[in-house]
Formats: sequence, structure tokens, C-alpha cells
Amino acid sequence: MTVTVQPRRDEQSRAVFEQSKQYIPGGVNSPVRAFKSVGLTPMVMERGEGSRVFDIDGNSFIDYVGSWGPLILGHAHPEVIEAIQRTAAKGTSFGAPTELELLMAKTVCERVPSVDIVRMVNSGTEATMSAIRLARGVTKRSKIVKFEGSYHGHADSLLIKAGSGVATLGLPDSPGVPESIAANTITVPYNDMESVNLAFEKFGEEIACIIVEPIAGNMGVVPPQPGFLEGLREITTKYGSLLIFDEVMTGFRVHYQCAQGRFGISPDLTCFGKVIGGGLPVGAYGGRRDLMEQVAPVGPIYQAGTLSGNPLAMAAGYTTLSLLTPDVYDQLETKSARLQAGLERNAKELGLPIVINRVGSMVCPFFTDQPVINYDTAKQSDLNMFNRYFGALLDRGISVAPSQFEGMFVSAVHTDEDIDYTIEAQYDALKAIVR
Ligand SMILES: Cc1ncc(COP(=O)(O)O)c(C=O)c1O
Ligand SMILES: N[C@H](C=O)CCC(=O)O
Repeated sequence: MTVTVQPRRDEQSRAVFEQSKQYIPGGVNSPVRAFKSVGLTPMVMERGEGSRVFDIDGNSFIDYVGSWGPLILGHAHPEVIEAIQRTAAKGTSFGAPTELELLMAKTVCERVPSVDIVRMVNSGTEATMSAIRLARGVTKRSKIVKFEGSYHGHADSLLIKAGSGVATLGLPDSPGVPESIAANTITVPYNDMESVNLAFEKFGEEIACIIVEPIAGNMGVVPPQPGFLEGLREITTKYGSLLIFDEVMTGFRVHYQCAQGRFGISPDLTCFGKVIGGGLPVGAYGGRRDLMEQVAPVGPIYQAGTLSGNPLAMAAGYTTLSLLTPDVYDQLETKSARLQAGLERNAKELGLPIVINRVGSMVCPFFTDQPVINYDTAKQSDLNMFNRYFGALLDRGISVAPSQFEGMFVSAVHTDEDIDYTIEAQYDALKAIVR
């Protein structure tokens, strides 16, 4: 297989992006899209098909961004598109119950044993924000525990020592989050039970919940160490706090029953997003019936949404989940393991210090020779090297997220040829940037 090296043309993208900056802050509707940390102009996309994206300059890329996780079936999957079209023809929103919502909720509840009942919202941010409100409402406590370098969306309580775009832009905290709110968020290092135990020894009776990404995906990819999730389950139970799994990224991505099925841990509440929307804007939170029935209109804890349970989003999400059989996860595992092995072989052959973390179809190379187990160790990665690597991959037709603190998402439609080409292109890119 020959690797094609062709410096990316970006004249058209540059022109559109410059104009967009006049009308949209930074030219983007989410900061990570601006390519700021890698110092390049983002591709302005024209279309996607299967494992590929095509920009308005005529470049095409094998895509591992997958819209930052949702597109586990690749771009413009014919059955998902057909479901959206069929549904749209009957009306795009009613603000009233539909059967599609029921199908979707039943599917989530049947697949995820800890979820008895689930409420749809419109984004991952809404899901985590609402789950936190519920945890505070039922426990009548104010403090929450989150992990450094984890990202749970941009609600005030959660935008403290956050990962993803916040980490990429090097922002410790966001102005605009009142100190009184930040004071209720306790942050501790990921995979560090000792720090969690200390936090509970000090504040245990005031802690409403721990919110955790069961596989951290917003500081690169960082798996939970053996015993970590079990430890969180134990300590929250001991202190009467709730355990919230933020599965916005991992939900239906790493296992038929989400990360909690993969690791065999049962949280009290779970947040979903990304994959369950099949590429349309969706989030959800669900869990134990006694807790979820504290949400209005059954209970007093308020949460609402004009477009929640939107029919197009339900159609895209339900079709996506229907296509995600256990076999698909086996195939994703095999494919992603092959990608990981290839990337590790490249690093070894070139004598480069690179660690590849992977869980299922979430894969992340770090430019370090030390194990990456939390945000501090993720930050040890050579970010200059990452930036050069990112550009060199684009010039070889491979698109990954423009940040060290995001993983690659392998989809069900990446072919063996795509994976082989990616491994060879990565070798060529690494050789070019270390020369
Ligand atoms: C783990 C996690 N939680 C929450 C969110 C927030 O989701 P959204 O961007 O849909 O608001 C994200 C991604 O952005 C995420 O990765
Ligand atoms: N890492 C984020 C979500 O998982 C990226 C999405 C965004 O901030 O736009």
C-alpha cells in the first residue's frame, strides 16, 4: 500500500473560516473545532460517507473524529438517513409524546441493566447537569466530586479542572462560573482512590455524588485501573452519595451494555449522549426508578425541554442502536486492536517513546514513555510533537481530533484497508516529523 503525501489544500476553507469569524465567535460553534492549539485552519466540511469526510477544498480523509464520537456507524449511514427522512416527512417536532420516544427509552433500559427508566434531553451537557441536580435534590447535599481532566459538558458545576477543549486551550477554569458554585465541586486525580477516600473522610456527609467517565475520554483515552470503579461504587454506597457514570462518550461505544456492562459495575445514574443520537443532538439520563421518579412531573425536581425526545433524533438514535448488535462490538474490538498493534509496532520500529491507550474503539497515542493513568501523566505527552504529527497525518489523508486530549474513534465502517493505510500513513508521518 502506498502512502500518498499531499499537503492539504485549504484556500476555500480558509476563506469561509475567515468570514465565519465575523459572525460566529472564533468562527466555530464549539471551541475544539477551531484547530487553535495545532495552529492550522480547520477543514470546512462538505460531506461525509462511510469512513471518509470530504472538505470544500476537494480533500478527503479517513475520519477518526466521527463528529467527536457519535458516528459509530460512520457518516451518512443509509439506514439512519432513511429513518430520518421517513420520520421528517411526518413532521419534525410535536412537543408531545411519540411512540418513537418509547421505543428509544425501552431499548436503552433493556440494554443497560442499571437503567430502569430514562429521560431524553438534547445534549450530553443537559444530561450531566440534570443528573447532578437530581443527585443534589434527592440527597439534599451540595458538594460533588469530579476528576481532573474529565469533561462532563459545560454546566457551571462541572467546568472545573475540565478536560477536552478546556484542557486543549490550557484553561484551568472558566471565568463566569461563580466561586460559590465552584466551591461545591471537589476535584481529585483520576484512578486515585486514596484521594477519593480523603475527600470523603473530610466532606463525606456533604457529598451528593461522584460523577465519573468510566473510561476517561477527554484527557486522551485513560482506562480505569483495576479496582477504581469498584472503589467508587463502594465509597458512594458507604456515605449515601450517588454514583453517576457519565457515559456520554462511552455509552454504546465500548460495549453492547456500555462501559458499565464491560466492567460489571452498576451506577445509580447514567448519562448518555453522542451514539444514542446517531449524529443528531441527543442526551439522556436514567437509572434507578426510585431516583428518576423524583424528576417532574412525578417528583419535584424540575427539568424540561421544548425539543427533548425530538422525533428525528429518536429515529436516528433508535436505528443506530438497532444496528449495534453484540457482533458489531466484537468486530470493533478486533479492528481497533489491530490499529493499536500497528501503531505500537511503528513506534517500536522508529524507536519513539509513544504509549497507545485503548479501550474498545477508543484509541489514543500519547508522546511519552510513561504510562498514562490520569490528567497529570496525560499532560506529560509532548504536545509539540502531537501538533506536528496532527498536520503530517492530515497531509496523508488521515483526520484525527486536533488535540492530544481526545481519542480516535474507530467506526463499524472502517475497513481493513482503512486500518492498514492508517498504520502505514502514521509510520510515514512519524518518520517525517522526527527527521
Ligand atoms: C464524557 C462527556 N460528557 C459530557 C459531554 C457533553 O456533551 P455535549 O457536547 O453533547 O454537550 C461530553 C462531550 O462533549 C463528553 O465527552
Ligand atoms: N471532547 C468533547 C466531547 O467529548 C468534544 C466535543 C466538543 O467540545 O465540541
